[in-house]
Amino acid sequence: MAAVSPEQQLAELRSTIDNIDAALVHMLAERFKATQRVGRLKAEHEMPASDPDREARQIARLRRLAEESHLDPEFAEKWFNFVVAEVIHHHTRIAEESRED
Ligand SMILES: O=C(O)C(=O)C[C@]1(C(=O)O)C=C[C@@H](O)C=C1
Repeated sequence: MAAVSPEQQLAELRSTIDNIDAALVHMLAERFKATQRVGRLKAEHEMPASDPDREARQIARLRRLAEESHLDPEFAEKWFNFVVAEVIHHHTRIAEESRED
């Protein structure tokens, strides 16, 4: 049986990466749909855009999960902070728009 060529191995690995990247985009889209609803709820009830206690709890949880999954916990925390910064930006914009109405 002929050995699988490096090009074929690379193509197969890239096909797996393609599926994972697609799943990540879909999951992020769902997460942002949920956080947009949180943003509207917070704006309606004049709640602060950010919740540092919630973030700290979630970071501790995600770091634990990352360690269990052999993912660098620093990377997990950086990823979370990157996403949350964007969410807070959205929340702030929603609150500003609701005050203008
Ligand atoms: O849970 C909230 O209160 C949110 O607004 C969502 C979220 C998040 O994206 O996880 C974003 C901002 C807060 O500081 C905490 C968490």
